[in-house]
Amino acid sequence: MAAPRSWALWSFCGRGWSRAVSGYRLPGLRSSSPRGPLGARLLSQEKEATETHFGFETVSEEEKGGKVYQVFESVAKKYDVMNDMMSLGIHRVWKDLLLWKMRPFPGTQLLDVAGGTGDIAFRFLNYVQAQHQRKQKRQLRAQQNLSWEEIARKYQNEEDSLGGSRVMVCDINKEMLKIGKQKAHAQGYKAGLAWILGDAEELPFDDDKFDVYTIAFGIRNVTHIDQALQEAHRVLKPGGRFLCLEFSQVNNPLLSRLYDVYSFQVIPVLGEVIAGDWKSYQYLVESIRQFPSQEEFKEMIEDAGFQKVTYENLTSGIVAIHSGFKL
Ligand SMILES: COc1cc(O)cc(C/C=C(\C)CC/C=C(\C)CC/C=C(\C)CC/C=C(\C)CC/C=C(\C)CC/C=C(\C)CC/C=C(\C)CC/C=C(\C)CC/C=C(\C)CCC=C(C)C)c1O
Ligand SMILES: C[S@@+](CC[C@H](N)C(=O)[O-])C[C@H]1O[C@@H](n2cnc3c(N)ncnc32)[C@H](O)[C@@H]1O
Repeated sequence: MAAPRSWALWSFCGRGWSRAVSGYRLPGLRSSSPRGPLGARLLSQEKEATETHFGFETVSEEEKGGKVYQVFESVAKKYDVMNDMMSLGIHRVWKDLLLWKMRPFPGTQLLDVAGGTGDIAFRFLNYVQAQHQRKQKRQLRAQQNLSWEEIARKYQNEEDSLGGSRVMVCDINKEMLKIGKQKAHAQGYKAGLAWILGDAEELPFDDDKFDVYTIAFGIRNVTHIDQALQEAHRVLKPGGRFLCLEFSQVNNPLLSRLYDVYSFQVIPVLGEVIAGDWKSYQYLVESIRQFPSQEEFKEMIEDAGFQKVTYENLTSGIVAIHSGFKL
């Protein structure tokens, strides 16, 4: 069950100002018109709460979405090559680990929000296909009397090769989706894959639809993170799982210093040299610093109604995977 509105407001107040500027909507304040000293204070909080950050810049909540859109519109064509260059391929390992944590089975219905160019979706399809093939092989071994034609038919049916699993990639940015679709076409992904333009804060799906919701390197860019988490909770089936892969706080002081130098001195330079885009990569490193810590984000996931919330640090906390269940 998602937290009731008044409770959401209460938990917001308890978190203090650093959170107030980080893009929280105040539903309880918006609809009322408070009067008196308390009302004046609430109104001033409401005014301030409409400000948020875009990297280290303070912008209005209305502006942020457009600025984030421009960033990903600008980087879309070079997105994949930049990730390999910046991380020397380490982002691939993090994404593989997300899949291993998910352990999908044939039949799993996945929603990958902020799915961009399809990295999580393609890994999911590979994983369930391999799982299903192993299962089929076991079944075929048990049914020794099948003809070769029957065996070939079982392997050739593309839809069947996923055992009914499907992944829906949802992203707000047309350009990122366009690159994703081109990659899917070039690499032969077709069955069990759909692309939809949509906002994490207002998902275009009915309640209780998916077994798993993933968001990889996406939630940091969303204006109202609490709203996106509530939407994740809404579209998951009871028993469904939320998994988020995101940059987090480095827990090793020496690595943290190196990482800071690398982030601020190297990444924007790589952005300029490879993608001709310093600003988008400056936004990337600044937005990483603005994102809540592992523990703070865990609390936010719990506030959205998820249970059994845990996280795992990868590469000393450069990134973390948060997990929660809708029970
Ligand atoms: C606009 O928004 C976005 C755009 C995007 O393209 C992507 C995203 C979302 C992000 C991803 C999907 C993941 C992308 C990955 C990263 C942002 C990088 C994450 C960083 C790492 C895995 C490495 C972390 C680095 C350290 C822990 C510090 C260690 C660094 C060094 C030893 C090198 C430091 C060297 C200097 C400061 C001297 C200057 C060096 C040069 C000019 C040469 C440039 C060097 C390299 C390219 C090599 C960098 C080395 C590594 C990656 C090795 C890392 C080693 C370890 C993990 C210990 C998005 O939102
Ligand atoms: C860094 S990319 C991550 C792409 C992919 N998940 C990956 O791991 O490579 C961030 C993505 O979040 C998307 N995004 C930003 N704000 C969004 C929102 N409100 N709703 C849905 N997608 C959003 C961007 O368009 C972009 O494709």
